[in-house]
Amino acid sequence: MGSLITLATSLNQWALDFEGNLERILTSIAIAKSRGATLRVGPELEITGYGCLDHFLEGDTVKHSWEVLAKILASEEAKDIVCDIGMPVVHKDVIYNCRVIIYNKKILLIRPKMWLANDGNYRELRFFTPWTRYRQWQDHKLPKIIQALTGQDKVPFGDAVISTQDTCIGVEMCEEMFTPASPHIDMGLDGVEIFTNSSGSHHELRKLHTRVDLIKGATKQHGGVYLYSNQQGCDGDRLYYDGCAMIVVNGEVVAQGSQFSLNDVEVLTATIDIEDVRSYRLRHSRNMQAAQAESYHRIEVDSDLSEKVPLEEDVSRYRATEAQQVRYHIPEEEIALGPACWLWDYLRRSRTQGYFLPLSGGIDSCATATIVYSMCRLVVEAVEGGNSQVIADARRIVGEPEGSDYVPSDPKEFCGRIFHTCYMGTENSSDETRQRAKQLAQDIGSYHIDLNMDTLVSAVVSLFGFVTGRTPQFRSQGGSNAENLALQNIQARLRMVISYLFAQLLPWVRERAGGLLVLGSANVDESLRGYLTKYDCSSADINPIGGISKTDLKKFIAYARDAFNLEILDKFLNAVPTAELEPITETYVQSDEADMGMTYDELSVFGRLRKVAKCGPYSMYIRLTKEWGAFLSPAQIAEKVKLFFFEHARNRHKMTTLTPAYHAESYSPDDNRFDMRPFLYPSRFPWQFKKIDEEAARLEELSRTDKGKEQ
Ligand SMILES: Nc1ncnc2c1ncn2[C@@H]1O[C@H](COP(=O)(O)OP(=O)(O)OC[C@H]2O[C@@H]([n+]3cccc(C(=O)O)c3)[C@H](O)[C@@H]2O)[C@@H](O)[C@H]1O
Ligand SMILES: Nc1ncnc2c1ncn2[C@@H]1O[C@H](COP(=O)(O)OP(=O)(O)OP(=O)(O)O)[C@@H](O)[C@H]1O
Ligand SMILES: NC(=O)CC[C@H](N)C(=O)O
Repeated sequence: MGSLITLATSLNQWALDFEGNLERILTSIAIAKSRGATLRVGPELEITGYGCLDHFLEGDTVKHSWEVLAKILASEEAKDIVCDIGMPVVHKDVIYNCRVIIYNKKILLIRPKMWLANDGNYRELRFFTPWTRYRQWQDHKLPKIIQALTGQDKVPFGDAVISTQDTCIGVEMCEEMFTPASPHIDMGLDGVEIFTNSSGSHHELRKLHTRVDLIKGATKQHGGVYLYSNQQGCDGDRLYYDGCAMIVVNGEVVAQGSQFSLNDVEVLTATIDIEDVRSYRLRHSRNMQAAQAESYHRIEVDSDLSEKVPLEEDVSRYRATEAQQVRYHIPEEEIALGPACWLWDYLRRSRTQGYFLPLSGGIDSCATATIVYSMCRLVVEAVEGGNSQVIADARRIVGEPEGSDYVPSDPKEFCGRIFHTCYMGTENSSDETRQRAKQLAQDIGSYHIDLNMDTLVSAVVSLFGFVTGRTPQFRSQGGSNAENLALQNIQARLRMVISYLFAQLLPWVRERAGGLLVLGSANVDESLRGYLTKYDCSSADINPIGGISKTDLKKFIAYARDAFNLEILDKFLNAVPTAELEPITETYVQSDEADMGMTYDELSVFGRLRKVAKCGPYSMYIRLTKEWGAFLSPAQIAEKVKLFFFEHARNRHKMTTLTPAYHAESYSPDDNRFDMRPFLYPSRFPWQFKKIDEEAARLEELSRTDKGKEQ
């Protein structure tokens, strides 16, 4: 038995970009061949892009997929290499999410996905039907364009495996690995030695550990080679698919791709000796189970995947790749890289000329600005690495003329071309926030504007007074709560209007064409609590930090201070978060946590219990009496839980218009895709809160009796 060179890829596909997707698939196959690989695995639904959503229900999407597959089958690149390609296929009028395994202008097998992803952001059951015929297959009649090319009329469609002259390959698709009874278990017992996994798996902070544990676990227990391939990049919505292709042998990682990158095509190769799998499997208990395993239909291919090692050649080329440690980014790095890559894809694919950010001198917009700066650093790094696509995109974005030799070589310089920040002060703004914003802009190189907008605010308030005959006052000047809020909200909302005006016209001011995208900076906790003005600067085009908690953002800023050498970030870390919308008096300075009636850390706890642990008010209360019981009384915990649910429910309507944000957190309240809830709640929850009060009273009583006994 010789060695086998095999390969998994990360491709930056884009939903419905058939042209670009084809180009990237062919490039990956060409690289595979140039490295001597005999098996190439690509990401889930790579021909269409994973995130087509309801477009999967359109006949065109399937038709164009066959057209692209025809190009791949006919290509020089796909000769003499087994390719595992992802696309939707309609079989007997039912749409399936499939892998199409091809070899030398023939389709060997179409394998439909059996266990579909339908949690959180995933809605596969909306577009696809799972193939539930375990170990069964049927004939699939091919479209005419494929018949003409392959000479095949029908091909096997279903749950079967591929048997080459020297080994056996089985397909597992993304979510199938996440299920307790994954197909690799039965396939492995039936002698499948190589498993391919094609994924469309998106980034969430700290999620990679779960994925890697599953990938390693798949072959740790009963041996095998696991080829994990994933999409990478923003393919058209809130998700960032975080690549990290992997090749694993007997539970050990032998190759790992990048998790975040600006490369459109990344290929990962490793040399494997299948004998290592066979010897690993020689264990009696495993083999007793294997001997009883039910058989899969095998599709025979008259070909070897491995090469015999020629005596006269340099044998090092055929030596099995050694195991290596898995590399994980710390969450702070994940924030620096994931949203930055997403912003880059969004910018180049939207064909706009840059970003505009209202920069307040507070931590949230500071984090957004730092992420844009991180994007500029990644662009320069990619350029230094010779990435010609990034160079071409950068030239187009900054508006360099045809034939220009401009190359971004300094993140600050590039930032100055594409990133615009604006401080919009009022009489309630402090010099500290204004200076912090200015200094940060200077240090990252953004094109910064510092303006005052009091005339605008007073013009609107005067108009209101003129029409109604009443002039609202701040609370500190004797105004009611309604007046106080309205006076804050008008400042916040005007900032949104100014932002869009400047975003549209700043390129014109700078004698360039096009417009800018407005960035928002509301974090996940503010959204959860509803601590934001509807249609203020939180209503932007996109928001890179909308799925990130305040606690993680602070850690990120501390990390970026050192990693990006931005000392100014220290000042942001030490500042008290404040909206600066109310007048500062001798006895009053507005502060977020005081305004909200809860801390950001508490909000993270509420958020996780509500979404991840699926707690309603009562069960959240019970959980927290155990977690916080040592330092808070049952009645205090009850008040906190009730206040959280009241504010969350009362403000839930704000989530319906929340700016699309990078998905990063398992407790995100994003109403559009991830966290589906009503937006008109009985926000005083009379039944639920009564149950909490009864339980709190019982616990208080219990604690009084216990204390009495002690005395
Ligand atoms: N059930 C419902 N369904 C649909 N829409 C509903 C609604 N209830 C109210 N609304 C609408 O929403 C409006 C109320 O929302 P909105 O205008 O935003 O106003 P509102 O939520 O009352 O006030 C803004 C909140 O954000 C806080 N704030 C202000 C400024 C800055 C910051 C910061 O982040 O630092 C925080 C402020 O303390 C306050 O809690 C109503 O006037 C109405 O138009
Ligand atoms: N003085 C200002 N100049 C420019 N933009 C501002 C200003 N004040 C607020 N904004 C914008 O409005 C957004 C929401 O304002 P808010 O006061 O709620 O801040 P925040 O969500 O706590 O964020 P930050 O920490 O950036 O202040 C800010 O993130 C910022 O983009
Ligand atoms: N496309 C899929 O099947 C992905 C589902 C899987 N649970 C993930 O998050 O990676």
